Amino acid sequence: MAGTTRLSVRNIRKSFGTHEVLRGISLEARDGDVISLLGASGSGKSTFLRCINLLEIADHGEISVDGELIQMVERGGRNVPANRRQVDRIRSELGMVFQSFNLWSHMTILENIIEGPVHVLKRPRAECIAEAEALLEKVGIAEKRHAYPAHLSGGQQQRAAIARSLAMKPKVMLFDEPTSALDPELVGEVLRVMRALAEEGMTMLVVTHEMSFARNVSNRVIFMKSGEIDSDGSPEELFGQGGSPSFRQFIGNFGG
Ligand SMILES: Nc1ncnc2c1ncn2[C@@H]1O[C@H](COP(=O)(O)OP(=O)(O)OP(=O)(O)O)[C@@H](O)[C@H]1O
Repeated sequence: MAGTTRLSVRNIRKSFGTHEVLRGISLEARDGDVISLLGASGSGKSTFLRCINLLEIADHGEISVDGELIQMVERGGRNVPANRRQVDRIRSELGMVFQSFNLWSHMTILENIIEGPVHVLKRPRAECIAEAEALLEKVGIAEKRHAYPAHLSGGQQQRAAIARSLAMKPKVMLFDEPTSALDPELVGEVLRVMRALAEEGMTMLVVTHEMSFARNVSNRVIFMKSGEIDSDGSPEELFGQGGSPSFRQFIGNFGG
């Protein structure tokens, strides 16, 4: 899909001790791209997402969000972000949705959603509430606005977590196995919300084991193996006859 480059990652490397988990990953996401990241457990998918939004700091490589390069410096032999303010700003431009929802349990759903816009972006509270209510409507849980997370099902909590990320008006949404913690009957409601976002043109990078999402919603599929990109292409290519033998074996395990 032609368009502005929203996310550019060049040659990311990351080790934990002597274990090199990411071995030179590069990726470019253009406006509206929906990229599914697949791979066996331990192949480095979560670490890759965490490096993009700076929850982990890559040892090498470059990351740019919407054309802005994240500045790094070397300190004590380690790569560290040069500018804390830039990190905070870039993080707010990258929405992150985790497997485990990560809502604040002591706040209502509405409070969870307005927290970032009011306290981080310093926007007027009334405006943020109006937007939050529209987002709750969009993800189908408007009636839960005054409930606490513990009173919602897993699927509802994940939809609230998506609304919370969207409230920051991110340029790219990163999803880390958003349906893996859900009972099977709740997976569909979260995938429907993600599909609607994709159809609206949100740029998304999605670590998932949901082959139907990878096949039918994403426009690009990346298969990671041992910290490297093994196969990269459109779902038609990869789920057709393309993709490496490792990819074919991987999807075979999922009945793909
Ligand atoms: N903070 C850490 N310290 C040490 N090792 C880590 C750390 N985080 C991840 N690892 C290791 O890095 C490797 C890749 O982990 P990662 O979670 O990125 O894989 P993944 O592909 O997302 O796997 P899964 O599908 O199981 O979530 C694993 O061997 C893991 O044990």
